[in-house]
Amino acid sequence: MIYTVTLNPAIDKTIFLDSMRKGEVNRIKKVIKDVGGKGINVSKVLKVLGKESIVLGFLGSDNKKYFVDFLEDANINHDFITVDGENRTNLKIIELDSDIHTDINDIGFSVDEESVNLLLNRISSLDEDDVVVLSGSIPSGVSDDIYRKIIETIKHKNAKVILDADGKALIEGIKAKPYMIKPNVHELKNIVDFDENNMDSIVEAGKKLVNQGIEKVLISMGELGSLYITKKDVLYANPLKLEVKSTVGAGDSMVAAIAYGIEDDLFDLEILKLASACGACAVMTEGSKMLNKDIIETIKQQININRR
Ligand SMILES: Nc1ncnc2c1ncn2[C@@H]1O[C@H](COP(=O)(O)OP(=O)(O)O)[C@@H](O)[C@H]1O
Ligand SMILES: O=P(O)(O)OC[C@H]1O[C@](O)(COP(=O)(O)O)[C@@H](O)[C@@H]1O
Repeated sequence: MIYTVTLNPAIDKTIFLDSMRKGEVNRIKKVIKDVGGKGINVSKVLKVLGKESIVLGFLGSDNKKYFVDFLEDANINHDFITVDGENRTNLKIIELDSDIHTDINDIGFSVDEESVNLLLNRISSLDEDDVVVLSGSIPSGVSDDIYRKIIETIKHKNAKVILDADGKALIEGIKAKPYMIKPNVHELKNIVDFDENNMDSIVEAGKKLVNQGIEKVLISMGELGSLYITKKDVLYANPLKLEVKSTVGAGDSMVAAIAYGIEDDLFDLEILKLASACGACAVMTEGSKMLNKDIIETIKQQININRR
């Protein structure tokens, strides 16, 4: 089974305006709202790909129904620990005149120690060979090394953990050597030093992490495509020229494809192709709405992978 863990779910509120004028009243032209948060997005894409998963994590009690109704309508399994407070709303601002996209992510609720222990217990009961996706920010009250603790708890069970985090959560998390990580270039900067304008330097950064014991590193580089680095191979997925509707959820969609590929024992090249197609499909989709499987299949045929 694939488990996704979302410690800090979010409603993604995408607002469209002509341009953002600081210090003035701005009028919104259009708003869309989606159920989001990194792990939840991964489970949404897995559903589209035809794979079952179970969403774990914390869910704030105040607006819990909005999330539960969405997940149940979409037939996505969930088993959250309910905590006091409200699930956050993250603002995604799209300025139509300049096509600038800005994300403002809220802090979210605070979690008590008892709830953290309940979650750790829930995760420690996972079965051998499960695939576990740990992704997104850590709410207040939860220590920065939570991902490290979770990985240490389940690693001996042969569970394969994919970690997609930023800042201290990533720095701490990689100490437990997850099976795979999916940093973007900005996130990678937190853990290795490299020249982001030089592809060879980015490859070397990925290799350094593989040499430290992380088996696979997928580095997403936005409009520049992505690099998949393992002990045996360095693969580069060329980007496609796309109409960018929203980059929200592009990384999560790649992570979903990776989890799918790991569970189905796909070759790395196939995983990277599917991940790139899912990332591209997310970019062509408004907000973090459900993707379309036929579009993913069509895009997959256009993805070009080179060995480096
Ligand atoms: N502007 C873009 N044009 C084409 N493809 C894109 C663009 N932005 C993202 N992608 C695709 O989505 C993938 C993930 O995007 P990225 O922004 O790197 O991830 P994250 O959401 O984690 O920051 C990229 O590797 C690429 O395949
Ligand atoms: O937990 P964080 O790091 O604040 O990120 C949460 C945000 O990330 C998203 O999951 C999108 O992530 P990606 O664009 O990296 O795929 C949004 O749905 C959500 O608002």
